[in-house]
Amino acid sequence: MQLPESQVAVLEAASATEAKTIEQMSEETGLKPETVTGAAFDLEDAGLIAVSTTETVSYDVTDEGETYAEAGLPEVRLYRAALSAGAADAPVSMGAVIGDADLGDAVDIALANYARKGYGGVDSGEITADPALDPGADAEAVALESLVEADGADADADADADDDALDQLVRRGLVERTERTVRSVTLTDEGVTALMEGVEPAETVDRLTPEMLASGEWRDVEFTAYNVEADAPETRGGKVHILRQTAERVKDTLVGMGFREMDGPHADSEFWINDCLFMPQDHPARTHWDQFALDVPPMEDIPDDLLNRVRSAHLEGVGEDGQGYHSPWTEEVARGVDLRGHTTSLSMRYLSGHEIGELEPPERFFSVEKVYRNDTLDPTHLLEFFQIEGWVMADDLSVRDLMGTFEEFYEQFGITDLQFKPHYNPYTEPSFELFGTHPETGELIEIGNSGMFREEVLRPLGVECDVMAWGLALERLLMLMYGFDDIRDVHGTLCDLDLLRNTEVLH
Ligand SMILES: N[C@@H](Cc1ccccc1)C(=O)O
Repeated sequence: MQLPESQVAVLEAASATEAKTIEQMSEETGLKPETVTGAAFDLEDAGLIAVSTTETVSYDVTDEGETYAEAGLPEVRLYRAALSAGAADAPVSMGAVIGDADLGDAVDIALANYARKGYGGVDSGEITADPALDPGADAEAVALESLVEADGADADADADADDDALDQLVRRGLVERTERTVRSVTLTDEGVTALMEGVEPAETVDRLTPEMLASGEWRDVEFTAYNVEADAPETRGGKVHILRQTAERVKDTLVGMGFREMDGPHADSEFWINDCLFMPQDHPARTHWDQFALDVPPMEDIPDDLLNRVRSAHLEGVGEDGQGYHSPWTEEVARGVDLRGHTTSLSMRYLSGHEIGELEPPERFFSVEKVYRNDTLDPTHLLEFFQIEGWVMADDLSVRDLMGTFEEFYEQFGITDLQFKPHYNPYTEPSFELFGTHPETGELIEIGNSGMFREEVLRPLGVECDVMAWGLALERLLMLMYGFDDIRDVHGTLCDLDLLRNTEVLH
């Protein structure tokens, strides 16, 4: 029987009694693994060998993991230090314990895992320790140690470790998990017979060379057939992140609806973020997002006349029978700088004429930009997210215009079941929250907040007509479009790369 050279080599190296991996075969034949794989599939098609597949998982300790394997996990060190400081009996001061544990820059890591594992608690600078735990039996430390010991020696040792502990180690970046598909080949009875009857290399040519073309030899040779089903090494190019792609699509959509883009500082004064929005300086709403305050000099660049009009709106209200808040308002607070908790700061800048001069109705503006809030992390909240801000300035706008705009916008993304719920914002009246249905769970998800700006906001800015406005969450839009149920899968450092790689982008 005549076969291409690589197939002859693979057939001869294969055994009827012992399954050999592609890697082994590659070593024995001196052929590249992908050549062996290709030949093996052809031989399998011809019934001469059998190919079997097994999935293997292996774990490798990262550099950070090695460091902790040697010095101990930060939280375990903290626990030992807390125990010896007497924290099992009564709360003791954090400062000393952290010093004793010699945590270097791993303090945050130590604290987060300390609480997670129930070693104890930390409250107003004091630490407690649960005396019932054994620092020597920390499941993650044990798993890490056994991986370090097994390193290179015996891959099966991985299988002994506690699965949850391994998952945690992977999450923490202390261990890397690699899944591989291993193929092995065995000779079939037909293969054995063929070998006994004798196989020899067919004189086929697997590539066309310039020389063959020049000499005309290509006319006479027989080419090896391509196996288009053979596995090829997987290559993954970089691509634009799905969140970014969706942001671009949102921008295109809004531009298509006649909007222009706004742009402005991430760190902005309370004035633009809150005061212009008629948020009283002593109102809880002011801190309801727990904005990140920055320790930087006060913002100078605020127009005096605008500052005075906003102050007076707060103190006296606007119009004939206007009512102010009758609560303190100081320039010092107004000039303080925060990371913006919403991009409505940009809307204020543009509506006031501060950015591109005074505007005449009708006007439409938007931004798709990052905002920052000191929220508690959970499946729908992060410390930062992208807000789709927008507003329309025109005479005689109604709530119907607002809803119609949302319907038109979300329809472009396949979302047609919007629901509106009356809401309260200090700066809009009426106000509405928007909801959509999660495609997988059927749950109603809040996707945005909106309303018609109040007179107390518009008059000081010098706007005489109506303005309807909104802030929508880009990540929530993504959740509805793609069915993601955890925002951390698509945003931030914990994002699930496989999920991102395998998500087909919708257009
Ligand atoms: N600033 C609001 C959104 C909003 C913008 C403009 C008008 C009304 C609401 C938020 O972040 O939730």
